[in-house]
Amino acid sequence: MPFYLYDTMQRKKVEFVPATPGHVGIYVCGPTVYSDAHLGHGRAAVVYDVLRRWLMHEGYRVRFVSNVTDVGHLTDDADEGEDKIAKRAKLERLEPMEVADKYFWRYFEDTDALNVAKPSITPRASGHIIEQIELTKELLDRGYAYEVNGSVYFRAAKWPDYGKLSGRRLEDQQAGARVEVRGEKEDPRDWALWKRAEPEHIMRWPSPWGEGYPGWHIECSAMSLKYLGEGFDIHAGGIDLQFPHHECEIAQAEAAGHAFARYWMHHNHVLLNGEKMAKSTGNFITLRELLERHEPMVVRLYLLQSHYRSVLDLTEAGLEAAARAYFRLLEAYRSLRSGLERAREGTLAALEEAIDRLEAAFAEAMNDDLGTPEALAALFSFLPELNKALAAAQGRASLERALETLERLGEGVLGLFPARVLEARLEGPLLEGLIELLLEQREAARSRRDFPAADAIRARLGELGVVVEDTPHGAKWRLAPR
Ligand SMILES: Nc1ncnc2c1ncn2[C@@H]1O[C@H](COP(=O)(O)OP(=O)(O)OP(=O)(O)O)[C@@H](O)[C@H]1O
Ligand SMILES: [Zn+2]
Repeated sequence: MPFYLYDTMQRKKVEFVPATPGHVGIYVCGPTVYSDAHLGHGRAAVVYDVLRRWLMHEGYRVRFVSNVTDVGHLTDDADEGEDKIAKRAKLERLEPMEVADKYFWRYFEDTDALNVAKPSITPRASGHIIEQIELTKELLDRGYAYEVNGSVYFRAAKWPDYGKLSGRRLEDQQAGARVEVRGEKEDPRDWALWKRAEPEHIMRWPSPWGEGYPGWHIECSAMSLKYLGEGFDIHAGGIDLQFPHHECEIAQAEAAGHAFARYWMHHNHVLLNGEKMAKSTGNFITLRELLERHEPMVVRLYLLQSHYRSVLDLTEAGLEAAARAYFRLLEAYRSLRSGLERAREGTLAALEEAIDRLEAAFAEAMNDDLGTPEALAALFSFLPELNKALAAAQGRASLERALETLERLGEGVLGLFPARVLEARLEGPLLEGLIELLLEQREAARSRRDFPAADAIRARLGELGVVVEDTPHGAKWRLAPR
């Protein structure tokens, strides 16, 4: 079944056809690691994780590249201001690279909690200075860039296609362009490919133009081309990155003679109190704060219940509804796993039909520009038929097929049932509590002199690997060596 996605460049849904049959290359603009990730970053991570999983489900081999910006992202997008990471480093009294590493690992802890698979490659801007210098040189050679006082700028007016992704024309941008502080650009719309490092600037590298550091946009052109090659398949990121970041990425790659991304995907914003959730404005809630109050899979389900191209206004009521929905799903999955054994052999026609309907509706939804809300709706509509079969304890073969389908779609594609979710609930405190409860029951049996019952409990626990010992202070238990 063909996969359709909304391509920002063509401004419509189009059939996705990979450059190389059977393979897909995806590049996603990742976080600038100077503070903890918020729910907006969580949405980006989960949405493209599901894109990747769906394409894998459809039989593609996917190379998923998502960068981490650890240098060059200035507080002011117009090439002025401090480096976001260096600014934070002063605040936390750390080396800039300590800040970057700290929030790099914390980002992956948070996305791990959301069951987001690690990228195939996670390039860091500071690890690709040479590639960024090379691309800058190519642009200088072709006359698309110029050097002033140790900084190199892209000559925006020379690239006629600038604005083709976002639909903004250069003339419109001129009105909005800021007055240059340093005033060394030929045109205020030009942007930095390389910046001269002032004496106090810590993150600096040697270059043909003196000591400096790369501009923010150039890292993504250089790293996506390096790992995915010319004319790679999908480039993705938040809608805020369309302009100027992605326009600049395209101009830098294409002006240097490299075919760039063939499809552009942009997810819409998570809002808080009606405004974009953003670190720089302080209007955000971190994933860490959110995950203290809500289970990670509830947050994941909540994110997938809205389509990635619509805004998502965070509400507590929405999260609570997602929690109720999630536990309905999880409970169906759990009872299916444990109820299979009890079911009589054979198939159930009604359940088989319900599975066929689920498969068809799920695929149709996902192939229509990653319709996760509809795909989830298909899963939920499947539950009544499943629960009926479980209650009747019939049709084991059909129930096995139901389990395989639920695991493949619910966990494999949507990532909602990682093994640890059930383990966390069924192990640890619950199991220890149950052992204690059994020892109390054994004590009660002994005190009414029902020794066969007491011995039976001890023997059953022994079979399960729990050794019961009677001591002067009562019964104790320990784990038997396996
Ligand atoms: N509120 C949001 N909703 C959805 N995606 C977001 C949101 N904020 C950021 N993103 C996306 O997360 C990725 C990383 O962005 P970045 O690290 O620049 O975060 P940011 O919070 O926008 O930073 P800042 O607030 O300083 O602008 C980008 O793809 C960006 O589009
Ligand atoms: Zn980028």
